Amino acid sequence: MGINSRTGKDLCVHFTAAAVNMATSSSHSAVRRVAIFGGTHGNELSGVLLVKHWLKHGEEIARRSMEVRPFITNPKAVEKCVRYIDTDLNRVFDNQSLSGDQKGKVPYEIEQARKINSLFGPKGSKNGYDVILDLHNTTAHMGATLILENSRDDFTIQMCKYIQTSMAPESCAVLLIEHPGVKYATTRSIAKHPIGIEVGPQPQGVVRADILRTMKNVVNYALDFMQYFNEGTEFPPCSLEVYRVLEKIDYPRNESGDLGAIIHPSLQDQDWKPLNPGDPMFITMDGEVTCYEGENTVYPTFVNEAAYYEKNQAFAKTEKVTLMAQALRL
Ligand SMILES: CC(=O)N[C@@H](CC(=O)O)C(=O)O
Ligand SMILES: [Zn+2]
Repeated sequence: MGINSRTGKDLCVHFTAAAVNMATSSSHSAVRRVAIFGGTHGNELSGVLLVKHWLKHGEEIARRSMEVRPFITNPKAVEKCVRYIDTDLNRVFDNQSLSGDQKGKVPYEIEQARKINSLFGPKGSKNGYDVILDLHNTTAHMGATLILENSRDDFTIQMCKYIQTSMAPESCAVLLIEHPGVKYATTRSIAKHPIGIEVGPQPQGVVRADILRTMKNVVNYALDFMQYFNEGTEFPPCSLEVYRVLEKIDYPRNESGDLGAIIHPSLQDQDWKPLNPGDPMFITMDGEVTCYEGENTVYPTFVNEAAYYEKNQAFAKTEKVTLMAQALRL
């Protein structure tokens, strides 16, 4: 069964406070320090290879007006080609983990998070890096994706718009993870303007040239944007269509927590495509289908991401939302 009409419409439109007076422009200070993080997850190899390459060939990412620093954030996980050693580095940049009052043996990633926070933060202070681009790969069919944490940050919205426009006709989706129930304390969150760069599909422990090239292009467009901004280029007011996370959906599971069903073939690889009421989501080994019973069309993403089986997430539901940013200049 399943209607599968693939005719989703936008659920609603949110405007940030910045949209109230589009005539004014916001003035920001120059971007001085930018970090490019790779290996936050040691088995996501496009970012690992690019950052290792740029550590030797810094000239490829150098821009006149700012410092650009490539950095491997989880070297032990990179060495073992695993997501993490003790705990997920991209979940432990909360104030409690960073503050250092944890008793007993400290997990490797917590130690590492504190080190990273002192080098590129501290989180929430004015001494933190201006921008951190954190490179990730997904096993899901998401293409190039920018992950945005704050819907009111005009600078980052303008940067996403610039990257999206430059990437065309290749698509570049923007995922907003601001939702209080779903938000997590990312490595990049210690910067004033954090951006995740997520590119897939790429299996864990594998590097694909097409995916690596896409990631490299996104990074270069991000750096170009910051260089133009520092040179005084004015960016006009803009709107940005984003997919805002609503909730995580787990696989059906049996009493012992094992998988009771898997992603249905008609949802597999359909990231960002509308999922309408009645559309299939899961199928059991006996062929029994579970359909989506919500009232509104949603847009699934991270569909069948390998790293999320342990996080009880089969995919994330998102809605389409339009953000607005004021004109931007130095
Ligand atoms: C597949 C993967 O690792 N995704 C990232 C997304 C992000 O950086 O926000 C994570 O779960 O940390
Ligand atoms: Zn990752």
